[in-house]
Amino acid sequence: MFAVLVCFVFLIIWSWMRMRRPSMPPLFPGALPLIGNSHQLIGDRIHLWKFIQEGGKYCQKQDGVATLMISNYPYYFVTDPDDCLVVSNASLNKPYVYKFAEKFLGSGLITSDEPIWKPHRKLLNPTFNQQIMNTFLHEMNVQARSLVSKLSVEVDKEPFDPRSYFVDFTLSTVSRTSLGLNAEDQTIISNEYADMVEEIFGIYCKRFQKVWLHLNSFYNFSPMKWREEQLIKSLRKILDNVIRKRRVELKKHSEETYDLSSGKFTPALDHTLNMADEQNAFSDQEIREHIDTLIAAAYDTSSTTLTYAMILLGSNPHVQEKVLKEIEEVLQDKNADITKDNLQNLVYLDAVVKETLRLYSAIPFIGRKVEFPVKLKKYTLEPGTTCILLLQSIHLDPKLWGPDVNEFKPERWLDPDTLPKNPNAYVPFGIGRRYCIGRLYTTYVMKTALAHMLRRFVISGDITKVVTQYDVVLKPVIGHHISLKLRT
Ligand code: HEM
Repeated sequence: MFAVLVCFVFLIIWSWMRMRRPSMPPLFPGALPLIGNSHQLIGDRIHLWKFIQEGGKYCQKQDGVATLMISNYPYYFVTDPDDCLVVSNASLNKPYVYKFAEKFLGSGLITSDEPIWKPHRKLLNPTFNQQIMNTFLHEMNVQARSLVSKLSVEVDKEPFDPRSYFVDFTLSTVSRTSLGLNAEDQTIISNEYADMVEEIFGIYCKRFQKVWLHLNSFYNFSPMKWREEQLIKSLRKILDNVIRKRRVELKKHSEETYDLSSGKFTPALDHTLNMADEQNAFSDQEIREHIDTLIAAAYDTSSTTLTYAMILLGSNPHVQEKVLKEIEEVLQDKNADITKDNLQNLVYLDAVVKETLRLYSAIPFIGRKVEFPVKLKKYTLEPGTTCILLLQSIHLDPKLWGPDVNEFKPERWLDPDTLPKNPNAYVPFGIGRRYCIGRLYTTYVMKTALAHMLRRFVISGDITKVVTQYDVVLKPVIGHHISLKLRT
């Protein structure tokens, strides 16, 4: 008994000293021997987000780097933008927590390691270039018109939560442009698919918060694992059918040609299938994992950002009127489709989207696996650890953005003198070489949808009532967020 007690005391002292090594960045307050800060993660997803935000503020006070201990394992939190760039390019691989999603997303771009990621990213990059986006624009207009028509039932009603409308809109747009589903089939990737993806990400968040479940030996016997497998099975069934059907169709018809005026385009899935056939570039499983990744990464982030943008516009009538004035000047014809030139000329609308993403970054932080010593301005990160780059905290740093950092001010984007000089101060699409492949796609989708909605509706909302929670994507808690009136 005495020997056990001595061992325990020794373990506590060892753990206490390990957490306070002088070479380590400052430790988050509240860390306890053996468990570190793990206990502070427990709670709902609103709590988790508040905790991470507090972590970001603490980190900023400590010259941009701090340590959070999960048990005896260090997580470095980084908010210094230059240090974030160094880490993200020095450590291209993702930490073990991303591997929670490995069974679902596998070799998709988000979860894969460098040997697979590098050649696959190179192959997929052209699928998201400007020329391809221009061919999608006709379809984006079609889907945005359908969104406006669906939203019309909410006119003059009580405030409502618009997110499900935006989920439906982004899924339809992605189904058409990425999968090539026709109008009858586009509901295959429906809200049911989205609900399953949301549930599965919920499982990954819960697993992150309950640190004993980080170990496969505990997780594999939990009901969460059983549910994850059920969901993956159902999701696979949906996408395998889509891919099989598209393969057959592709064999029947030769590839569509790009044609801006008629709205003809080649969906991302066709590009991938063609590369698989012609260059043997992807296996069937890899194709599914890439498409699953693209859908999951696209719809949740874009629909959530649209939700925030609408609430922010509803809370700032002067901004809303200014955007509308710009839309009317640029488009002139009230019913015209939005063209690629229009998108370029809608600079204030662009500023609204940028400012929304600054204040509400859909992906508020990203992770990297530290595999060898990474030298930052003040510290060297130890290999065998995880680094969290707090993108949202960079956007809310008054040292970079000034005293009005928390205000929604699209005007700041119109004058370069009112923006931070550091190019890494604005990174909603990630930082370094693994930045978001869908950046241009989502900008096209969101600007097109907002322009259509603003032409038709007057929006009211109150951003001060919005509570946010971390669900891999930073989401507003379900509630009644905006109301609509028809524009006369
Ligand atoms: C508002 C919308 C979006 C935001 C805020 C966003 C944000 C991000 C961020 C921060 C990353 C970096 C992740 C990391 O380094 O761990 C990322 C990566 C990625 N995003 Fe997005 N994204 C958005 C929309 C989209 C869309 C529409 C697509 C697909 C069409 C997409 C596909 C991807 C993919 C595949 C990656 C992994 C890239 C790689 O590692 O090579 N995203 N995104």
